Amino acid sequence: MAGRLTRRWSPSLLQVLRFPVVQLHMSRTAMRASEKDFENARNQLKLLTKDPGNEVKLKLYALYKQATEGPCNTPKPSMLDFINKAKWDAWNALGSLPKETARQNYVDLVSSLSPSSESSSQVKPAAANEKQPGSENIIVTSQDGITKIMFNRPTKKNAITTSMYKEIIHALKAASTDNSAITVFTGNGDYYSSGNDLTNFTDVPPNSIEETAKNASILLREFVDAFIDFPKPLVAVINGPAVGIVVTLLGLFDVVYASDKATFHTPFSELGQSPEGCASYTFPKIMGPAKAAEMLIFGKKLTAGEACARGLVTEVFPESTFQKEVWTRLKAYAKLPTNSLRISKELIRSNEKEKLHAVNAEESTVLQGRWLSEECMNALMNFVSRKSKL
Ligand SMILES: CCCCCC/C=C/C(=O)SCCNC(=O)CCNC(=O)[C@H](O)C(C)(C)COP(=O)(O)OP(=O)(O)OC[C@H]1O[C@@H](n2cnc3c(N)ncnc32)[C@H](O)[C@@H]1OP(=O)(O)O
Repeated sequence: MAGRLTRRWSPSLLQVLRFPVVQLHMSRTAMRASEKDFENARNQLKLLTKDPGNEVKLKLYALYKQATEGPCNTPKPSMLDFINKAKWDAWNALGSLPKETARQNYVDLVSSLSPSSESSSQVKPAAANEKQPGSENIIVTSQDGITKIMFNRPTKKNAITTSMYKEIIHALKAASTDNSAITVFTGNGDYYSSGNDLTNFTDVPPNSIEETAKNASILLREFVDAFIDFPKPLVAVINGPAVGIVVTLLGLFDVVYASDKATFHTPFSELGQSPEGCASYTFPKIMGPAKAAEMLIFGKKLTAGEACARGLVTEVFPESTFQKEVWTRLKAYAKLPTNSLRISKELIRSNEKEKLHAVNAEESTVLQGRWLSEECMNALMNFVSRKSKL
């Protein structure tokens, strides 16, 4: 189901983005709190023997620039200057990501590339930290009692590909048995996630459409089941706009913190689709049927404040202090007795589990039918031919 539209790097780009990324110049002023980690990460990068690929190198470049210089501040290169354009795009995609977060993300990304760095983790390295082929679109780190699962495809607004669904299922299974107390989802760049990668369905030969829809429905069900069954407190740190399945899943999270620049959008009707992630059950419970219908049927986009007023979000923070406040709080929560956290979650959620699994099964079956509908196919084609955007 991988999209035919996926951009492939040309050989000249491969040559120019030579590894390691040593030609970058560091601004001393940016090195404050994470100076040592950042410096270590730069050194680790030089020691890597395996080329991590251009996509990762672009991410490293962008994070480095953001960490040292802040948001992209140079003129957009021309379309023909495609190497500098790719670098500029990667940097620009980070939007207003704070320097401090960029430094941390840089350190996390380098850490995910280097097996030896996992020993710096303060908890038992989870199986999810073992590098999976192609797993750089999901970065899993464990530190301070927190397993962090980060959508890491900022140039595509963190849209979720088929392989990312599988990696997340794997990461959740590993996190359920690692030594961390809580598990946190967040996004890299300006978006939390734009939801399902719409090109997952656009490269399917006509005679495989039904089989593809069936496989996607099975994968969706398994994916959502992994959230329903997750035994530890599950926290969403919503750093920016959230669309589709990453919004519906929030009903299965225990705590949701949002930046005030986040938005929450479930445009299922517009896409010829229908709700998933158990939202057809959790949303009416959380916000009442009338408010849930406005989101799930009519696709009303909510601000973070509105989502908080409706009970979907726990608390909203100003963007300027969001990362600092949220991570400080989560680090404190992660020091609470682990078994107690788990048992309290079990008490809150266990009565619902059977119902949630049934809802998930039903929603996945209904969606399988929707994906085969003309309404849905037209919507997907409109997106890939850029006739439609939210
Ligand atoms: C196993 C299967 C399970 C399926 C479960 C069912 C799930 C359903 C859903 O999640 S429904 C929600 C689907 N998402 C969308 O409809 C969002 C589509 N994207 C957009 O409308 C816009 O891209 C945007 C509003 C999110 C952002 O707009 P803008 O700021 O103008 O950025 P760009 O559009 O230029 O985006 C940059 C870059 O990212 C690509 N991209 C963004 N979102 C997606 C996506 N969901 N799927 C695929 N690609 C996406 C976009 O095409 C651009 O790529 P390019 O630079 O052109 O190569």
